[in-house]
Amino acid sequence: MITVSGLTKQYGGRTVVDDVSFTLEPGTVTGFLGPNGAGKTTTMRMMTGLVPATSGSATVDGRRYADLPNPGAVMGTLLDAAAVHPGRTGRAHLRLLASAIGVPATRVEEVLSLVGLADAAGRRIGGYSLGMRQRLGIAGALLADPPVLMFDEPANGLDPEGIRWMRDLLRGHAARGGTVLLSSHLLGEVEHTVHRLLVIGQGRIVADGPVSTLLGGDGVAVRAVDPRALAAALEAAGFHVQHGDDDVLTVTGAQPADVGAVAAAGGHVLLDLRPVQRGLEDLFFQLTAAS
Ligand SMILES: Nc1ncnc2c1ncn2[C@@H]1O[C@H](COP(=O)(O)OP(=O)(O)OP(=O)(O)O)[C@@H](O)[C@H]1O
Repeated sequence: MITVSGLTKQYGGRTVVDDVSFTLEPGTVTGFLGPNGAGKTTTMRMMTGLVPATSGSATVDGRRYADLPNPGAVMGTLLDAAAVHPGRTGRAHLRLLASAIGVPATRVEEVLSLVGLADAAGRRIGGYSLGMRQRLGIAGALLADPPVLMFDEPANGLDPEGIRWMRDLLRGHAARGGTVLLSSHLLGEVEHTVHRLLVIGQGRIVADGPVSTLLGGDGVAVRAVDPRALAAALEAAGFHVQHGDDDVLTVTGAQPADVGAVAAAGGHVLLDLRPVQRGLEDLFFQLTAAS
């Protein structure tokens, strides 16, 4: 388990990460969300000891990352996909990494296939696209098949197919009992990948919870063949009904089953019935504006 406790970073008297605490559980993909400059990268760098914390701590199974005998075998990280030698081939880069963490060269070929770079493995990294560099970085993180994956903005440069591939990879890792933390400032990219959201704004955690809870709205949206008659029946049953565009009725404080029951009792024909979902963007701006 990853435990982050009171992590704080100051640069020249300015606090850019402010008392950040959370735990990461096995079997879960956690999305670390926040706008540019919110402190995601700095937090992740402190977790691996790349940046010293001003105060607070981060541990992996009770030990600091830097104190682990073979950190790469415990936590695979993607923190700076650009930090590779452009003159090396993808395969040479991964072989160097593999030997540093005690992984056999045969595993290099496995991860190259896994990330879809088998055909490009003999080419120099300098000629790779941004998305290919991301895939190479992900390959490096996967080399030792570590239980924990921590990826900073992994979707950068990936096309829609690449984003779907990464989603399957990370969900699959968690389904096998792995722990995943990925950061993003693009909410749509992670909405369907993560189980849990950790939202950061101006260095502080502003929300932490299951996606369904944080995005769950208040009420039900319903469309009916005769919206006026249904609205009257719902109001008679004590519900507050708002009339929206396209004859959509929003019933605050209700569950779909409540509205279904009123509709059935009155013989109203429904065209659509669903819980109101708060957009991730709405949630995000509301939370970070308040921080
Ligand atoms: N070495 C540094 N010296 C001074 N300030 C820094 C340094 N590194 C980061 N910062 C500042 O810390 C703040 C948080 O930066 P950080 O890169 O952690 O944000 P982020 O959430 O990862 O943003 P992005 O989505 O743009 O990657 C920013 O205001 C940044 O300017």
